[in-house]
Amino acid sequence: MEDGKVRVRFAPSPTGMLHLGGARTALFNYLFARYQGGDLVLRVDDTDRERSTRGFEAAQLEDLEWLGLGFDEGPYRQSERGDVYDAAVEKLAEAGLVYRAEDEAGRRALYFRPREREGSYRDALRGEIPFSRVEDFVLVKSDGTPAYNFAAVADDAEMGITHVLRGEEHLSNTARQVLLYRALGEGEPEFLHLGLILAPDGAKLSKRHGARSVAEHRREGYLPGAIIEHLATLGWSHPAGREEFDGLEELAQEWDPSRLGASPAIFDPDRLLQRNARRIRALPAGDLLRRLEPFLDEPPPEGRELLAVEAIKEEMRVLSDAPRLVREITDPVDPRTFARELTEASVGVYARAEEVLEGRRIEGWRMPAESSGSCAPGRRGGDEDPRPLASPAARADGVPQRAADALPLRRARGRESRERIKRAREARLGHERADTGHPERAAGRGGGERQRGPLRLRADRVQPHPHR
Ligand SMILES: Nc1ncnc2c1ncn2[C@@H]1O[C@H](COP(=O)(O)OP(=O)(O)OP(=O)(O)O)[C@@H](O)[C@H]1O
Repeated sequence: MEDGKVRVRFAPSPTGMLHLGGARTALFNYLFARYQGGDLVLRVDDTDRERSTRGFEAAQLEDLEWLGLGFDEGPYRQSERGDVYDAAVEKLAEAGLVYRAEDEAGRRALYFRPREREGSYRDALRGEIPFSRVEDFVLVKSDGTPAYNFAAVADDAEMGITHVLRGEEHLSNTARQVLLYRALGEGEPEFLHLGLILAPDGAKLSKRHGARSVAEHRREGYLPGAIIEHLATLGWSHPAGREEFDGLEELAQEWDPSRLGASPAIFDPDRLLQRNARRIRALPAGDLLRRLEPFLDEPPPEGRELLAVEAIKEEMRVLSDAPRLVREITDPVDPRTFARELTEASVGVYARAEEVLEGRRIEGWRMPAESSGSCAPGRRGGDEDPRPLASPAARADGVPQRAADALPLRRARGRESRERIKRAREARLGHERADTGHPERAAGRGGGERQRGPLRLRADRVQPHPHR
């Protein structure tokens, strides 16, 4: 232990999965250590023999690692530090401050009798906290395990912890703990009791109350960066109001403990979801594809993986949305879907789609040339001659031959309709020319046309062309 070096610890109990409240405490300890150029120690507070398991411990460590919250020392386990507690009991016994008595269940336990029963301690976020009427309390339980307050103090003192950052539910424990520090002749660390993170219903996020775990978020396809960024904003604020950071590294550069707050913060799952969606959208397609691999039940279309990722990225909020979205763009297109989405204003767009998709195969939808002589590709007119929509001719299976046939719209027939389509197309093409400044591309005559707007996704949804 280096003299004068800041040392903080994160001390979870392995009695359940790591949830976002615990993770936020781990994050702030991590950031505090980074800010001070100090060390973060990980200590597993597993004195509760009945509820602690190695499985929960391993899962919590895995989640911390996934979040990128590395530690400098540990993990230490309280269950393996009996010598430290024995030495502390001895010291208190020499001072005449311990005695054996029956606990509430009638079993023999070791008690601490504090020298003083009132006083105060300083909390860096809350100022001086007075306490009074502290009663004798258990140091070592009847089964030989150290009680929480005693183990925490003996460990923090032995580990040279200089700052204790933890949730404010520990405020009442801290009064007992400072009496122990004083009785042991140890200097007290500086305390920072962080405001709690509450569920939307106002209850403390806690393992006992079934808070959603970090692992569940991971399985659902949240990005660790989104969780870190979100947790950072709960109980801390950036001087310039920033709420988005490139990653833990950038956050650590910007973080400063003077902006920590003592008020509770409500965890809003929707905001986390939005953040996640935004970060997914910002990922380069290759990176996103790699992250999606564990979530996909079948690979995206071969050779078009990145295209597929680009096509679904906008609609993805969590990575586990991917299989459904990939299916949506690769499954055969049901023309009824087109029909449902089309409105009267789409008539011009539809006519344009017909041109673009001509010659390509869409499963479940025959091109007009195959279904009706009236719209043979050979008859395709130029820009000035959009074809009228074909007459409604339902197939035997009830699926209309053309999506437009299912339109709940006035049929686009007759001169008036043709004129309307023509005007709509001209307006759109003119708009496109103005946009691109490239008449050929704008008119859709360029080689591998890439359509914009609503058509783009449709064109992507087409099965790969056999001649490509
Ligand atoms: N909702 C929360 N808000 C802020 N900090 C929290 C929250 N829940 C836990 N912490 C902090 O995280 C650290 C680890 O907590 P711990 O492992 O005891 O989780 P817990 O959910 O409080 O457990 P339990 O449900 O058993 O009470 C402690 O410092 C604790 O103060």
